[in-house]
Amino acid sequence: MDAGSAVLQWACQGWEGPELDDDDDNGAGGGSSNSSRGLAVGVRDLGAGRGRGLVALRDVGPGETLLSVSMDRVFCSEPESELHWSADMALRLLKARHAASQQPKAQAQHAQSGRKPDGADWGVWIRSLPTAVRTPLEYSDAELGALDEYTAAEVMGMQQCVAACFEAVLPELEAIGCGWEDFLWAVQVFHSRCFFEPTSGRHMTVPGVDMANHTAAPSAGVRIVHPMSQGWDAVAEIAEPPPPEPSRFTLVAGEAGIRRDEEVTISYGSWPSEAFLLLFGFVPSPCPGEALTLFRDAEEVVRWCLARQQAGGSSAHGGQQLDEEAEEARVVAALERVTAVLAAQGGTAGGGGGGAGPDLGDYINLVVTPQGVDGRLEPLLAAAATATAAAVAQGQPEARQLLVARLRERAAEFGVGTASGGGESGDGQGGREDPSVAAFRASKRAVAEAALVALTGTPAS
Ligand SMILES: C[S@@+](CC[C@H](N)C(=O)[O-])C[C@H]1O[C@@H](n2cnc3c(N)ncnc32)[C@H](O)[C@@H]1O
Repeated sequence: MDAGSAVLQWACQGWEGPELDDDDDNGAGGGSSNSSRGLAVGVRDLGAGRGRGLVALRDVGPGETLLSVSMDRVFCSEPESELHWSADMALRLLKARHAASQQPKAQAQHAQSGRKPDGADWGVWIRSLPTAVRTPLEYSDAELGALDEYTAAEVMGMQQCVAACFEAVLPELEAIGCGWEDFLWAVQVFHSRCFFEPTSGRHMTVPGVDMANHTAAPSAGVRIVHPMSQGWDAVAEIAEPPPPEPSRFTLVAGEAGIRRDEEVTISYGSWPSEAFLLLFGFVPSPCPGEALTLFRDAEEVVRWCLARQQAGGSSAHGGQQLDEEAEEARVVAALERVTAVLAAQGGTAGGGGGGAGPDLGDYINLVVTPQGVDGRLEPLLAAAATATAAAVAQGQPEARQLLVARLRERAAEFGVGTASGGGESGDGQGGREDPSVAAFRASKRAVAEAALVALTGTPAS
C-alpha cells in the first residue's frame, strides 16, 4: 500500500463506517490499493500542479461520511505556546519524526521494560507528507519583486517571524539532528495543510483529510462530530461508565453526492489570492474572494493625496520638501479635517447616520473586489481631497478621478497597461515567473481591469 492510502486507513482506525454494500460491484472492493478497508475515497496523483488528491472510488450519496478521524489522531496547535503556532507545530512534528525514526530501538527498549510508548505514533502520517512544499517563505528577491508592495511586506514579515522562531528553537532542533531546511519544510507543511477551528482557537492538521485539494465549488465539506453524552451522568451514578469517545473530524460528501472517479474537494475558504499564496503556495482560479487593496487605511489615503498634490507642483509650500516633523503635523491636521468633513456629511464608516461621528479607525482595508469598489472609498477620497486642498494652492480633483488614478497605479503594479503584462519575473531580466506568482498577478490584474472598465467605461489597457 502506498503512503497516501496507508494514511487513510490509519487515520480512520476505530471508525465503524463506511456505509458500504458488501458486494464488490460498486468498485469499493478489490482492485485498488486504496480500498483495502472499503473506504469510499482513495489518494491519486493528479498532476497539473495539484499534487495528490482524494478521488471517489465509487458513487457516493449526498451527505455520506467519507473519512472519520478520531481527534487523537489530529495534529493540533497548542494555543498557549509562546511560539508562533506553525513554528511550534513544526518543532513537534520534527520531534515526532525523530521519535518515529528511533522506533525500532524504542520498541526494543519498551519490550524489555514492559512499558508502552507515549502518545500517538505519527509515523504513518509523517511518511505520507509531501517531501517538498514551496510557499513564499522560500521566495527569492526577484520573486518578491514580482509581488506588489503590500503582499511583499506580508511575506517578508512572515519570513522574519519564521527566522526568529528558528533561532529560538535551534538548540532543540540540533538535539534531534535538524536544521533550517527541516524547519522550513515543517512550517510550510502546516501552513499548507491546516484548518483553523475558531471555538478552540486551534490549528488542526487532519491526516487523510489533508489530502483534499481546494475548489471554490467543492464536492465535500468537513465537520467535527462530538459523541453523544446524554445519559452519561445518569449511568455514572450506578456503574463505572466507559471512557467517553473522543470527538471525530469528518469529511462529508456535499448535497450533490460524488460520482465514482471524481475528485473529492473542499473549500479552503473564500480568501483574496494573497492569502492562498502566502499559506498554501498556490492561487486558485477562479478566486471569488479576490480583493485588490487600494489603501490600507485613512492615513494612507491622506498621505497619498498630499503626495499627489505636491508632485503636481500645487503645494502651498512651493513644492519644497517639508522636514519630517512638519510633514507629520500636516498629515495629522489633514486627518482631523477629514474627520470633520465626514462628520459634516453625516458619515460613519458603516455609511449610516445615527449619532456617533466617524471613527477613521473604521476606514481600513479599502479594497476593490469582483463585486465592485468598497463603498467607503469615494466619500473618504472626497473628504481627503477637500481636507488636503486646505494645504495646497489649487483646486481638487473629483473623488472618482482620484479613485481611477489610484486604481490605475495599483493595476500597473500587476502589468495592466504596461508592456510586461505577465510571464516575466520582477527582476527585469526576463526570467520566467513561478506559476503561482504568475497566477497571483493575473488574478489581481483581472479585478483591476474589471473595475477600471466599470468606472471609466473603457478597457483598462
Ligand atoms: C492540504 S494539501 C492537499 C494535498 C496535496 N495536493 C498533496 O499532494 O499532499 C494543500 C496543497 O495542495 C495543493 N493544492 C490544493 N488545492 C489546489 C488547487 N486548487 N490548485 C493547485 N494546487 C492545489 C497546494 O500545493 C496546497 O498547498
